[in-house]
Order: sequence, then C-alpha cells, then structure tokens
Amino acid sequence: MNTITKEISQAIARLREAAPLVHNITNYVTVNDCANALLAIGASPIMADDPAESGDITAISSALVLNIGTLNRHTIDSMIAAGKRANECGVPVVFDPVGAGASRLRNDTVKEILELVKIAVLRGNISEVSFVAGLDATTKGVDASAADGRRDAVSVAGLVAEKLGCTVAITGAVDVISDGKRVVKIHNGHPMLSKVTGTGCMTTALVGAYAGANRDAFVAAAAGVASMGIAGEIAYKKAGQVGTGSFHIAILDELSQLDFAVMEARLKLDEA
Ligand SMILES: Nc1ncnc2c1ncn2[C@@H]1O[C@H](COP(=O)(O)OP(=O)(O)O)[C@@H](O)[C@H]1O
Ligand SMILES: Cc1ncsc1CCOP(=O)(O)O
Ligand SMILES: [Mg+2]
Repeated sequence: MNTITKEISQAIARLREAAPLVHNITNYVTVNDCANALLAIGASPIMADDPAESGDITAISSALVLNIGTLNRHTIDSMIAAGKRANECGVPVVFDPVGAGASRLRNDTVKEILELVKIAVLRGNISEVSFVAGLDATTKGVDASAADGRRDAVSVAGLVAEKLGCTVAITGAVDVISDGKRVVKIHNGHPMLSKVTGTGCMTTALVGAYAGANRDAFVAAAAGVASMGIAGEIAYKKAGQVGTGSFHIAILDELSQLDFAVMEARLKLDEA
C-alpha cells in the first residue's frame, strides 16, 4: 500500500474518533442529505445561516462548509461572517462554488468569498472550478453536464491550487485532488452518482468532516472524495438496479459502514 492510500484510509479512523462538529451554510435542496452524510461518516452536523449567529456557530465548530447552491443576500452575509470568524479561529473552510459561471450573482459571490475568506479546500466539478481558475467556464447549471469537457482537470486543479494557496478537488468520472505540489486521481464512483442531486454537496460536506479531524487538507479532501466514490460504487452494486431512489438511500448506508479496511481495500488511486 502506498503512503497516500494509507494516510487517506487512516483519516477515517481519526474522523470517527474525533466526531468533529461541522458547521454548514448550504443550499435548501440538499441540506438534509448533507446532515445525514455527516452523521453517517461519524461527524456531527450543524446548519446555521443567520448572520447574527453564523460566526458564533463557526467558533465552536471544527470545520466550516460554505455552499452557494441557493445563495441569497442573507446567506451570502452569513458565509462571509462565518468565513472570517473561521479564519480568526483557525477553523478550516471548505467551499463549494455550486453553479459558478452560471449567473452574475454567483460569480460575484465566488469572487467576494475568495477575496475575504482564506479557503482550505475548494471542491467543485470541472465547470465550476474552471470559472474559479479564470477560464471561460461554460456552466449552464449546477452539474457538470453543461461543461465543455475539454479542460484538463489536473492542470485546472493545479492552477487554482496555486492561485488560491489551497487544496482543490475536482470531481467527475475521475476525481483530481491537488494542492499545487501533490496530485492524486481517484477512480472510484459510479455514473449513477450524477443522477442523484446532492452527491456533490455531500462530497463537500464529507471533506469538511475530514478537514475537521485531520490537519492535512490535501488528505482530508482526498478522503472525502474517496468516501463518496467508494460508498457510491458499493451502493450501486446493492441498490442501483432498483433505481435512483434506492441508490440515494444506499449511499448513506454505505457511508455509515465505511472504515479503514473498506477504504484501504477499495481505494483506486494514482499519483498523477
Ligand atoms: N461519471 C461518473 N463516474 C463515476 N463517478 C462519478 C461520475 N460523475 C460523478 N461522479 C462522482 O459523483 C460525486 C459527485 O461529483 P460531481 O457529480 O462531479 O459533483 P456535482 O454534483 O457537484 O457536479 C463524486 O464522488 C464523483 O466522483
Ligand atoms: C439542484 C440544485 N439547485 C441549486 S443547488 C442544487 C443542488 C446541487 O447539488 P449537487 O451539486 O450536489 O448535485
Ligand atoms: Mg455541485
């Protein structure tokens, strides 16, 4: 077993022992799935998005997850207040720029958050991360299906990692994680994951859980992405034939069963 595979597999043991509190300011489409995914992986979720309390909740949390899926003025203010507080308190911030590139409000908000808040991990699909890279992203919605597919995820991830000084995780058929120095590709997952809304948001929440229990943001990002991929491929075997509804629930079941041994045995990773 190579070192990074071992580190990623060990990360779940640390997570389950630490049971980190993860503060989420997220969208109303997938919020319940994110809370359940966090519980399943061994973290404790808290959703709080009023600007009057978001900083205080962040201050008692081990990680902060910001997701602009259904952003509005109220949640934007909360995200910025919580993000600044996280930076003051040394709480890692994980950012999901859902739909970046699709509207002026999303684009301006992504820029504002990245200017005001130091991010530990950025997790998105290739279209969203291409927008952050300053490339002409062709986002037409919140999933990657509208992206042009021509971008090389390894170079986009590396570019954004250096630009922002953080770890970047680009998910898709093959996931790429880069911190500008280290790069891994993860080949777990199943195409049906893109037919259930929230698998990206849950992946970002899982990265938050790992970041709350593991100091190395690169390992945390890889472990979060790998967890969704591995849970997704086992869930497909058990429930995929029934349909996307059963598959959706089976993802949570498999996340709750993940441990060091499953991660170590199933992780399909290469160092790009
Ligand atoms: N074609 C695919 N094959 C295997 N896994 C996939 C595929 N598309 C997405 N995934 C997985 O689905 C999860 C969500 O990723 P993605 O669909 O890129 O996020 P988003 O929903 O934010 O666009 C990740 O674990 C990713 O690896
Ligand atoms: C459909 C939708 N619309 C706004 S947020 C959202 C959920 C996106 O979730 P994911 O990026 O995990 O597919
Ligand atoms: Mg998404």
